[in-house]
Amino acid sequence: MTDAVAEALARLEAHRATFDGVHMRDLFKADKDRFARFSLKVDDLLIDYSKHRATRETFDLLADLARAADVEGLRARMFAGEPINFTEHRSVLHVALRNRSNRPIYSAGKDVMPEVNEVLARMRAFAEGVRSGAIAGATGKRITDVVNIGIGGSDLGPAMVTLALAPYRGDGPAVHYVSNVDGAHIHDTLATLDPETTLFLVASKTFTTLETMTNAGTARAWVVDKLGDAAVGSHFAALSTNLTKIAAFGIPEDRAFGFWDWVGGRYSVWSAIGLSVELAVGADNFEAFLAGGHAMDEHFRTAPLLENLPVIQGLLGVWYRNVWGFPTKAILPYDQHLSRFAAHLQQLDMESNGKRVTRDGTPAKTATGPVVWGEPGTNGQHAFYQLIHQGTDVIPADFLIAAEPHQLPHQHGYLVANCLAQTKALMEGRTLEEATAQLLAAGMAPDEAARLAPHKVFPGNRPTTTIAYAKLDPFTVGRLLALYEHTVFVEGAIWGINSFDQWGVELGKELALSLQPVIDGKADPATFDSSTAGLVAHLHANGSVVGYNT
Ligand SMILES: O=P(O)(O)OC[C@H]1O[C@H](O)[C@H](O)[C@@H](O)[C@@H]1O
Repeated sequence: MTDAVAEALARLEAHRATFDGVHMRDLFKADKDRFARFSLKVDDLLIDYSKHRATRETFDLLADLARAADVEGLRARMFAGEPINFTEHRSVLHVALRNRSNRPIYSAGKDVMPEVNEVLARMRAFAEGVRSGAIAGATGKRITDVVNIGIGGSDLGPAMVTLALAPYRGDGPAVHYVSNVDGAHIHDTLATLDPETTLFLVASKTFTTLETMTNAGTARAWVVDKLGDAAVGSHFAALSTNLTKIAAFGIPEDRAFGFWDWVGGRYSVWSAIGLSVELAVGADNFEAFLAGGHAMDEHFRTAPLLENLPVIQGLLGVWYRNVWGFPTKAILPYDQHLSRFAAHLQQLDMESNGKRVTRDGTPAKTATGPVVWGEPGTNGQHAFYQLIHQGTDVIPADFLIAAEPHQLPHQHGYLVANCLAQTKALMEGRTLEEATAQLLAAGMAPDEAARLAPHKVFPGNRPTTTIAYAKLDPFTVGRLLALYEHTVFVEGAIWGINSFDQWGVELGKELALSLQPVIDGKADPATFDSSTAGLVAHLHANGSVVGYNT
């Protein structure tokens, strides 16, 4: 951490003391224009960040922190294609994938846009061909189902976006997602499908990931068993940076859709990895999704710090994580089509900012990425909101809501009312006096009211951001996703970490490889710790398959 960042953080620490005894209720009472002052609108996208423990001075100090950390400098370096993912010597250019302006973007001195556009054009032709029936299965039947086989970024992003855009499917194929190496996942998916009408997308940046290659092998055997070897070419396509391995799998070149090492897995839905989305909703909708991402990129690239949606969001993230010490952050979309949004953001945020050393390799002196979690409202209200309202931890939360639904508009008012009621309640809370007065007004005896009232107290003062948009259309899904990507970028820049590698994931892969011979009964479990050895023995004794993997 540079001295300038440490000083800016120290000023924020000191500033926090000015909130002692100050409740958000007081902030609202003191300033009737608080909403106008602390909300930002870009077209129909509104971010209300008035329900925070923050004043104008807070934001000024946070902007100083952003300047001290040179967030704008790192942002410029990202857009310029510099290798800011320096542990892997890579540019970070998911913004190029959605660069609908086509302004040249360079990586290692080469404009990447011609290649990006070439793959996009091939994706369009393929997706539209499958959707129209012009590209059919080996027996000439129309493709009715697409199975995307991938994991991590090759699954979560496209699965989230396909669900978000479900109302845009039209007569496109049904798209399924298989990720887990647990055979149950592909087994249960295949059980509902007919090989003659099924297209598999093998989605893997590296084309080496154990889960994906295992499931792809199972799918291949299923197709070959029913339709013969020659059918593989008509029932598979591959999405990867590793074109050599695609060829070795037997997938023809015209069904290989490439991307580049400057696309991180968790940012890859904008690349060929998004082909399942494009098959589901058509090329125009997929490109509108890209355009939404691009619109947010342009906003992020050009808006001043305190008028910049991802910057505001990122600064609030740092404020709560570092200065208040809140360990988690909830994502609560009041939008059923965003059911998988939190799951995707979990990878985006936790894989990007779950880092313990800074860019110079020394241990981080501040906390870094929070735990990110969430479920759609109103479901969560009947599950975990109890803890958000009355638990001992404060959990800053983002609420997302559309003005206009796609379906059954008569139910939408309830959704909106619940969303707004929750953020209001979290902000205001309920005092002991209010709780007591309510109970007395309901006719309760004073001693009983006094006994019960403490349980009905809500501290309030719990921070929320509300993100409201006109409708969850492809453009908006693109804007929302890019908003969060850049928020994570801003936080990582302030923490001085590399948000673009993921060495932590490697450990699990290495350990699983070293354990495989033991699980397969080919090596002695005694060389492992007693817990691992004991568990292996128990599973073997209870029917775990020995010697299956040869
Ligand atoms: O796309 P693949 O190469 O198969 O990788 C799939 C996933 O693998 C690992 O878990 C990485 O940490 C993820 O970032 C990546 O998305």
